[in-house]
Amino acid sequence: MRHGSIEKRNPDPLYAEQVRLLYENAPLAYTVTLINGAILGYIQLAFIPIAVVLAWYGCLLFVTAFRVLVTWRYGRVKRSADEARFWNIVYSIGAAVAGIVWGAAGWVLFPLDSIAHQVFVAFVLAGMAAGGVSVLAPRMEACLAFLLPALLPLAIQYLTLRTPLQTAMGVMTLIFLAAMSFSAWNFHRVIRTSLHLRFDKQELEAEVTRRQRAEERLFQEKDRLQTTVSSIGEGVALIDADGRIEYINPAAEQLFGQRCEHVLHRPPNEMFECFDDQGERIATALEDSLHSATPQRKQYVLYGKDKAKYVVEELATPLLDRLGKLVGAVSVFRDVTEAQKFTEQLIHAADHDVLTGLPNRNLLTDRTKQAIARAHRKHESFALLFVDLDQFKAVNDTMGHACGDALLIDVAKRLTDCVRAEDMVARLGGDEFVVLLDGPTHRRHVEAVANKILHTLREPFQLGAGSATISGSVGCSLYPHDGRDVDSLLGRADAAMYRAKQMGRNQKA
Ligand SMILES: Nc1nc2c(ncn2[C@@H]2O[C@H](COP(=O)(O)OP(=O)(O)OP(=O)(O)O)[C@@H](O)[C@H]2O)c(=O)[nH]1
Repeated sequence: MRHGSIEKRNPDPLYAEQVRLLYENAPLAYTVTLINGAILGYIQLAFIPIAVVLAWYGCLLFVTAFRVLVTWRYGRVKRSADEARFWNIVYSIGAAVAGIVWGAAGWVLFPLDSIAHQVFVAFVLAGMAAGGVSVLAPRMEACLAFLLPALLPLAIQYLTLRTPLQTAMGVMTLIFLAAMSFSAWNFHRVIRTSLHLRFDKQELEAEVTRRQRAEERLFQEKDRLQTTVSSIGEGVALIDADGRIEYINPAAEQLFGQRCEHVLHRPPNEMFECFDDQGERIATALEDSLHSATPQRKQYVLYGKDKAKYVVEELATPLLDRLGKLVGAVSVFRDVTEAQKFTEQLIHAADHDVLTGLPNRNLLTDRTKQAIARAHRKHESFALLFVDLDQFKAVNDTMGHACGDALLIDVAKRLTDCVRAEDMVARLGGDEFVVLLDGPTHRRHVEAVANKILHTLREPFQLGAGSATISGSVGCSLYPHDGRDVDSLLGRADAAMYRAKQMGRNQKA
């Protein structure tokens, strides 16, 4: 039963509470003691000398005063449970001495020549014993310390008188003493049980309060977490140990174009179709993280409900419980479409001309190197055509820089239209362009392309309200005939272009 376990677990509070009850009942007991003692003494004056009565009552007063002092002190000091034993011993000593004084009444206030007064003494002592049981029952030692010395002398007194009535009275006093002791024990057990119940209740209430507070804290934390997760810009998704979605936050709803309630308990790959750079369908990092029980980071493409293409970066972490068991995984998704575009733009800008969008010298150099390597490997050729506009400055000067820009953009388009997809048109700067004719190339073919270029450049350019007509000079170089590296090939093409200019422009060399 719980009571025993509580006493074993935490005995001192129970003991201290029993002692506290003793002291709590004490003022009433002292008052009754003094009143009953006074009445007894007064009644017995008829047969007992006043000096004896006063001496007895004086003893009673003295003992009671001592007990009042102890009780007062007990009420004043700050008691710890450890000190309960001391206060119990002091109280029990007081009860024992009081019992002795009351027991003495069974001898010194017991008139041999008045049966009625003898019975009165017995009546008062029985009353005091019964009252003592109710007051002292919280501690049995205090109870017996009072009962035994209070009643035994009276019983002995009766038994020594040897008349049938007095012998019967003596025997009955002993029986009364035994009955009182038994009642005291029962009463003591009732008090202990009720104290146990009270402690149980307090402990349960404290436990309930503790749990309520813990629950409250958990709710608050959950609310805070929920609010945080709901309000952050990154998408958050949670899957359980079976790989089924438990939660996605509003940002993830927006990213995937799915409402949380529609994706609940479904595997992520059913909901979000992720593709790698090659357009192959791949698993989310969330699923990989659950399967590998390790954090995973991935970047992939997915298509929203609006069919728009998103580039998503996902960081997934497996979730373990307190025992280290895998219970799911959580992912944070970031829409990096814009960042990706920006990066691509940066990369593009590093290799391309801002005005025309054509590859710049960097990219031309790279592609030419690749062409050299391939042609070298396959014993093939390729060509570079250096194109410079003739008198382009005049367009700027007469029509304005903006028209010059527009013309350059148009030139870029026309040059691109002159060549195959595998060829490359690059702008080196100003009005200088280079065409890389990739793949096996014969001089005949180069000349044909050069003529095509000269022809297309001579077509009038529509620039805003007006138009302009210009021409170009083209210099060609062939790998490996004119050089085996980028610089020599470009240098030869440039020199050839310069020769064409010197020959009167609008021609190839
Ligand atoms: N509109 C415009 N003009 C440019 C740009 N870059 C260079 N230019 C101009 O292009 C002209 C290039 O002139 P040049 O190639 O030196 O000479 P040209 O007038 O073409 O004469 P030749 O080459 O000798 O036939 C210069 O006036 C530059 O200021 C540009 O991005 N936009």
